[in-house]
Amino acid sequence: MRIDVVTIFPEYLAALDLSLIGKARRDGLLDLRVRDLREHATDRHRTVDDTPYGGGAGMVMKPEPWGAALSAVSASAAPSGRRPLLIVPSPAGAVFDQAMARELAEREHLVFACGRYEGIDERVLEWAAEDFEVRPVSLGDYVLNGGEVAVLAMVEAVGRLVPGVVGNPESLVEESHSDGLLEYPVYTKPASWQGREVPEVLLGGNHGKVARFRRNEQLRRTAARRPDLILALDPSTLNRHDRDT
Ligand SMILES: N#Cc1c(-c2ccc3ccn(Cc4ccncc4)c3c2)n[nH]c1N
Repeated sequence: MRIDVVTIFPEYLAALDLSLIGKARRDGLLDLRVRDLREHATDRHRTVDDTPYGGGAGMVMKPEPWGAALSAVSASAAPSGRRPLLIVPSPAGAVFDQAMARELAEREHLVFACGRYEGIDERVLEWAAEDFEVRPVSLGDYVLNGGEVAVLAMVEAVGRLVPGVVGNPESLVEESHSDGLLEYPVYTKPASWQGREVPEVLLGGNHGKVARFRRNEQLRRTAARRPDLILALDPSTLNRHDRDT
């Protein structure tokens, strides 16, 4: 998978050199390219923003540098196949979730446009639709100062689903949101800590009982913390485990 990120703060994305995503880049599983928008500004001061038409507070990102930056991405993209998917982080976007992460992990080429200030001139998104599939995406219903934090989260959530990035793909199966429920609690040694014991069932080695305990914990936690997920569940999910063991 190729990923391009365009930003005025390239150093913000340095965290993507670390850990699993960093290793995936070094192993050639992820071709991640971070581009500085200011390198595509044409004036001496490398200006990327200006005052908003119609007035109002703050500044808006100018269209010209974005046009030049995205044209450079498009020109270097693989000529064949689907148009790259241009993700534009925005408080006005569709909310990112695990289902979208799974969808994006299937794509060959993702491009992320990190806005700042009050956002990117809207004509950029309209113009980009010629060469990209354009999708405004929100990390959640709260306000950030720019798109970089959202891109860090999305690249990690998507990148870890790319085959080979996570050592043991089994670990992707039973995590939160993989089956619509929150994950079960986890424990490790010592069996007793601060007078608190690991649930006895986990020490016994009966795999069927362990599986039922974990399923019940998933349902209990989800009902307590995210009742909205329970309402959205496929009914078969609620009964699935009872049949399996
Ligand atoms: N994804 C995502 C986001 C953002 C976000 C993303 C890109 C930009 C670019 C500029 N801003 C600042 C701003 C602009 C307009 N209204 C409010 C704040 C951004 C915020 N905020 N909250 C999220 N969940």
